[in-house]
Amino acid sequence: MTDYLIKGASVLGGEPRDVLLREGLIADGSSSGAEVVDADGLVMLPGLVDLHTHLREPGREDAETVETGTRAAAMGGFTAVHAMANTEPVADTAGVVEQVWRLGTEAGYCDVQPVGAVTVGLAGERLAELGAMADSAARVRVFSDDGKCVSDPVLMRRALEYVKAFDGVVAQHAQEPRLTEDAQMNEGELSGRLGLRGWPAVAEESIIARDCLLAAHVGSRLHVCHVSTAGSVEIVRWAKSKGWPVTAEVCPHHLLLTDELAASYDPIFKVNPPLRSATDVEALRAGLADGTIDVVATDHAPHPHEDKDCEWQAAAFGMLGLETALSIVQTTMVDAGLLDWAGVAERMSTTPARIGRLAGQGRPLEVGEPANVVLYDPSVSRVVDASELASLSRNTPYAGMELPGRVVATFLRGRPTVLDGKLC
Ligand SMILES: NC(=O)N[C@@H](CC(=O)O)C(=O)O
Ligand SMILES: [Zn+2]
Ligand SMILES: [Zn+2]
Repeated sequence: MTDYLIKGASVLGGEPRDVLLREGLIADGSSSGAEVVDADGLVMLPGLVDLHTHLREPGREDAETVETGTRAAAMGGFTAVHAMANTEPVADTAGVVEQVWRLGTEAGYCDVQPVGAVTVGLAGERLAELGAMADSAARVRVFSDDGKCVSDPVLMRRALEYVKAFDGVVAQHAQEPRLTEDAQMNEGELSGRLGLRGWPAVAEESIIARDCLLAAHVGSRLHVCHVSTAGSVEIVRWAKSKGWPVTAEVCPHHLLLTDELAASYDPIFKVNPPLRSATDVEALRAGLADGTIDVVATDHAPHPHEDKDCEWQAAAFGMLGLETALSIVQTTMVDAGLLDWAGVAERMSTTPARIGRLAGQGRPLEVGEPANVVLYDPSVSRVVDASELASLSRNTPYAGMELPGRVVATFLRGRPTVLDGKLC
């Protein structure tokens, strides 16, 4: 195994220093024989960990596979992703989660940690085999019906009670179904004008409030997926002030884009939860900065062109995220003076690894720790070209946009998955 001497990296944005990667670990001592990587001007962060990725395999290999999705992850600086359970078949048994986990290991671009479904077939009727998935080789700790809400409060309560036994967490897609029937975009003055059915903030906020109360009642961990409204931030802030076991994520697109983009009727901007108002964007940034929102998660949601290149109403919800996440966080948070690089490392690596109970990921950049690192150049910029993405799908909302920053290298346990900005 090749050793790497990373020269002059700004570790977490600090003073430049050399970092030796040897035998899969961050090491000290002699660097003789090591390959030198010039990291002048580059920021070193712990390998990013995504709590919310759709890899689409099994079942929708026309949109993404474990291999293509993890290539995209590596290009984005990720060394671990949580693969959502809304596959076909649904990841609701030990057999399916073990299959996804094995595919991830075989591909070798990053750790793939399967998420288990909360209910059988995501149907919201009875609990899936949570214990069997937890005990499987995939060691599932995060459970989610993402794409659908666990809207039945009795089932949600029982899921929270069940996962407590193995320190699991229920990750909720907070969407009250009756309030969002046929919803197409954020509910507001614009949805009325465009003639698209609205998705009101209260449909998200009412479920989050209910689930925070349930998590407190049961004493079990709740994670709130893709928080998108100012009111949701307020509710999570309130739950945390009570000391309740609640964490939350925000997606890069909700930190940058607003519902105004729906006026184009271009379904590239159609996503669940929808793009919201500028006021919501501001509250999400402030919530991420002050720690109310714990993590950035991509909700990378690949779709083939036939599901996106159609009229708005018929198009699928979702957008790509892995290969642009760090750039969006740089432009919305770091360049805006809201977060430093140590704060980015916490929100995109340390904390998501802790919430997912992933061992060996999100560790401090210290001697003896696994060499999961990303080298990032914040000083360059690029125009996003969808055709150049490693993902199998092309549904990025940033095509043609100039974004700051570029992932120069990603190391997974000391082995480069990306070097010189190219996949290894
Ligand atoms: N976010 C989306 O718009 N779509 C996701 C489902 C989800 O995250 O709810 C998908 O699976 O395509
Ligand atoms: Zn969701
Ligand atoms: Zn999702």
